[in-house]
Amino acid sequence: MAELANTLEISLRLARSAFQLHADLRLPVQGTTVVFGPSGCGKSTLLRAIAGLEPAASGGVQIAGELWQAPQFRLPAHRRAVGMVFQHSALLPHLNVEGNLRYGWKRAGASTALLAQWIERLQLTPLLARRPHSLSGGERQRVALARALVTAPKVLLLDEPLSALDAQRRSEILPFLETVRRDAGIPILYVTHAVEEVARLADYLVLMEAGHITSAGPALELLNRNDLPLALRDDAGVVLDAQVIDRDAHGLLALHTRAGTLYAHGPAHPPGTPLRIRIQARDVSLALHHHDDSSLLNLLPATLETLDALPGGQVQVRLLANGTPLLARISHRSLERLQLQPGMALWVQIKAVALLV
Ligand SMILES: Nc1ncnc2c1ncn2[C@@H]1O[C@H](COP(=O)(O)OP(=O)(O)OP(=O)(O)O)[C@@H](O)[C@H]1O
Repeated sequence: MAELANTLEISLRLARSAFQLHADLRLPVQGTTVVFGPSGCGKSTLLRAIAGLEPAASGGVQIAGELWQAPQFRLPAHRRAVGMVFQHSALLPHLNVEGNLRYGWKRAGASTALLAQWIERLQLTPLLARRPHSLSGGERQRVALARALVTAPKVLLLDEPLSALDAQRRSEILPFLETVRRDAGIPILYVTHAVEEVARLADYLVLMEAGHITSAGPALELLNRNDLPLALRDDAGVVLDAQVIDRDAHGLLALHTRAGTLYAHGPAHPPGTPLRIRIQARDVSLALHHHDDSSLLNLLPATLETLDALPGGQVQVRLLANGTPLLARISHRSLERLQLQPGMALWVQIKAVALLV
């Protein structure tokens, strides 16, 4: 029983004319699970079925030890303590922001402290008197997040909450999602198409295709696997845990990673701060020898593991740097020129290291 209190147990089936959902999942209650997959694979349907919004979905749903659905039992949607945020969140137009937040909060009978906490954490005080039509897309999504969280949900379901926003607005709201991830204390299921959001927010990752779960596991493990569709995308890369060593006068951070010391530009963080970094395969090039005359700061010794041909004359190279996987994308021509073979010792040159958290 103790184990069930720490997991989400989901086993759902749903048949539509040209689509079948077949999802068996055991997810950790801690942290954010990102659900990722091509359009139409059933991500929204899965979230809706967990919320009880798909009457035809059969099976079982158990959230942290609380039974919401079983073969002979079905808790109606309005009795499931779910917070939901969609791509376009419909706020009540005749109420101001405060009215919108109080509406759901009051019905849920949650504490005043919870309402105040989320207003503060999502920095909504300056918006409380505003009507939804006067808010920007990003502000509206922040209000929608708070509205969901002040109902004291047992699980937060986020269905592409950033996809209607432009890049600038997305980067403004991502830190708030990190606050939610850190402070909400409830499991979050997050549907997105954006690898950037996966790399930045996911603790656990579920990959779906045609209604089925194809892989599920810790995000860093799955993001770094070479045999999953993620590795074939243009923005393929690896995500590494890093720790700040120090920062020089020019804003260059030295980072300790299992692959070796890496450098990236970023804001000041005290030494020891844990960060996540992402290295895209297209930012990684390979050399047979160590060159001191290069402007590149990030040079690591590595061993070539595998070579995979990609469409368009490119090759994806999987390497291990001190036992840590890295990906490089090079041209077929470079492969031939350097006569690359599995097992070779190489130098990995990294053009850009992106800080994610
Ligand atoms: N109300 C509905 N009635 C009938 N079929 C539907 C309905 N909603 C979705 N579908 C179909 O069910 C399948 C799964 O849809 P779903 O919206 O869950 O996919 P998705 O992975 O969330 O897609 P996207 O990334 O485009 O939002 C698709 O084939 C879709 O066309």
